[in-house]
Amino acid sequence: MEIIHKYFKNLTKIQVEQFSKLQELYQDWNLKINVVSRKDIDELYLRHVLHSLGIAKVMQFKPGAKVMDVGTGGGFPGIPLAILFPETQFHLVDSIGKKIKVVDEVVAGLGLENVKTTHGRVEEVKDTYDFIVSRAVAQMETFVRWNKGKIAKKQNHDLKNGILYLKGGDLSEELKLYTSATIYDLPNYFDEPFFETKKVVHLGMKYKAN
Ligand SMILES: C[S@@+](CC[C@H](N)C(=O)[O-])C[C@H]1O[C@@H](n2cnc3c(N)ncnc32)[C@H](O)[C@@H]1O
Repeated sequence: MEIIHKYFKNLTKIQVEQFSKLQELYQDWNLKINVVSRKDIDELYLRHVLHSLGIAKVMQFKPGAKVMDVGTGGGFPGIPLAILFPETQFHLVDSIGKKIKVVDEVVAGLGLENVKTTHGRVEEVKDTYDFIVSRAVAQMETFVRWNKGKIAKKQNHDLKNGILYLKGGDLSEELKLYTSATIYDLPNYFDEPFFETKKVVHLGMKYKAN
């Protein structure tokens, strides 16, 4: 938990309580339904919580903004972001029901009121969002295809509405079609070796009616 304080200094009492509770909630739920690997549970705050919050170093979501987390798994990056931005609406989607069950239990355990969840494939989601966040779900080309028609028309943030994707390694091949993508290196914000090759990719997407 100290690692969250190290990089996010102005947390409210409620946010501190919610972040602190994550360890216990994930430890308990992970015994029943495995959503986080054993090694990662011991380093939950570094590998999952702080990594998810890397998106917050690039983008401060505004109150009232709508954000979808595609392939949220056990709730990453959506749950840490929903704690940090309590006035932003988060929609967490995953095609595996037992993962959404864990997410629902964690959301209830934290008392988060700005999160809704859907058990289903993102291709079936009909709504529109200011931003779509994700980690470890699909190659960019597939991901862009899945999310066409899901970007809101009105721009309310400095960055263009679109995708904020946590990725790692060499992205030159994967992003070669996307010359407008911007890569933000997480070591510019976090000094732990875990972040050495990790990045947030922002890809603005055109509004397109479904
Ligand atoms: C490797 S896990 C990553 C989970 C989480 N984002 C994380 O980083 O911890 C990929 C997740 O994407 C989900 N997924 C894959 N394709 C999907 C789709 N088309 N719609 C919704 N969820 C999908 C899977 O069910 C799985 O839970």
